[in-house]
Amino acid sequence: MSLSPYVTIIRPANAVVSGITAVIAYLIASGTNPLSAFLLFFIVTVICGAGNVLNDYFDREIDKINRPGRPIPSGAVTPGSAAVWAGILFILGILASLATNLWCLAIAVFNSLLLIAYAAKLKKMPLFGNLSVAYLSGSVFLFGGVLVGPESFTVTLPLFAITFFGTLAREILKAAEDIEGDAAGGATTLPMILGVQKSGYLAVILILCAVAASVLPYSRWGAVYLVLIAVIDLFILYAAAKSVRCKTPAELIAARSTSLIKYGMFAALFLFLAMELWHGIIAAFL
Ligand SMILES: CC(C)=CCC/C(C)=C/CC/C(C)=C/CC/C(C)=C/COC[C@H](O)COP(=O)(O)O
Ligand SMILES: CC(C)=CCC/C(C)=C/CC/C(C)=C/CC/C(C)=C/COP(=O)(O)OP(=O)(O)O
Ligand SMILES: [Mg+2]
Repeated sequence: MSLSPYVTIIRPANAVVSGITAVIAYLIASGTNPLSAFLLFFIVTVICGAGNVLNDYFDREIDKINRPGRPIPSGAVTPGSAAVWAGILFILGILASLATNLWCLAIAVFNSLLLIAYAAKLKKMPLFGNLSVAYLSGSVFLFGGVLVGPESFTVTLPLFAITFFGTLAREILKAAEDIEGDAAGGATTLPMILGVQKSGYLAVILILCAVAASVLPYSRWGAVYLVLIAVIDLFILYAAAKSVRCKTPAELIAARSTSLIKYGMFAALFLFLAMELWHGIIAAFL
């Protein structure tokens, strides 16, 4: 038995970035305990991984068309073992959350239930699926913040808003790319109702909301942040704007809007970390 498809099915890069994001949120909320930071990293990586595995389990028919190389459609992992693997990961994540606080435990349980509902039902409903993934991605900032305390977590609220709107825009574009396979799998997604081009316009509007929210951390990090985030905002806007010229899923895939937006999101995440470390260094010298 080869283990590697069981790692691939977790989408390790995506799960580890989620875990690192929780640690960034913890630092921004002024968390200082390395053990708590590691616990956050572990819980978010494992629960995100569980969501990814369960997603592939429920998408096994759709992915024969949309993502034939994934571990289940390629035959590397059986659907039954994927379901068991997802269950083990969810249980591990929730058990580890018992060592945090009640707020974190509540978010971990709620998010796990939402990930199950998303994979089983919400993904096939227009907008609800996209809203769920947008909330889940943003909630990583709330999760890291609330471990420090309910009063410190308000600092991470602007980051929740930026991530929510940015992810919602990208998820709508991803659904527009996947129209063919999703329709074959019986889903009704928002881009099937709106069409590819209108989905592109909606994504641009949502990115503008993310851009507006991205100004909020100026009060914490100052002018250097504002200049650097403006460059990233322009790049993400450019990436989203490329989608409004596309009329078919194939044209949208060729435009690479969703990949470019993802690079921009990672750059924003890196900037948040860099600004917080810089903020910490300045505070230590004053
Ligand atoms: C306008 C502006 C500055 C937007 C930036 C928005 C932002 C900071 C987004 C951060 C998104 C993020 C990395 C959230 C952490 C949780 C996470 C990794 C969620 C799931 O991964 C998303 C990933 O893009 C999925 O990729 P794919 O498998 O290709 O769909
Ligand atoms: C804060 C805590 C405890 C957990 C957060 C868990 C996280 C980070 C969730 C982020 C969103 C995420 C990665 C959800 C997993 C489900 C998933 C893979 C959604 C996207 O799947 P599809 O819509 O099928 O798209 P694909 O085409 O990529 O499969
Ligand atoms: Mg899927």
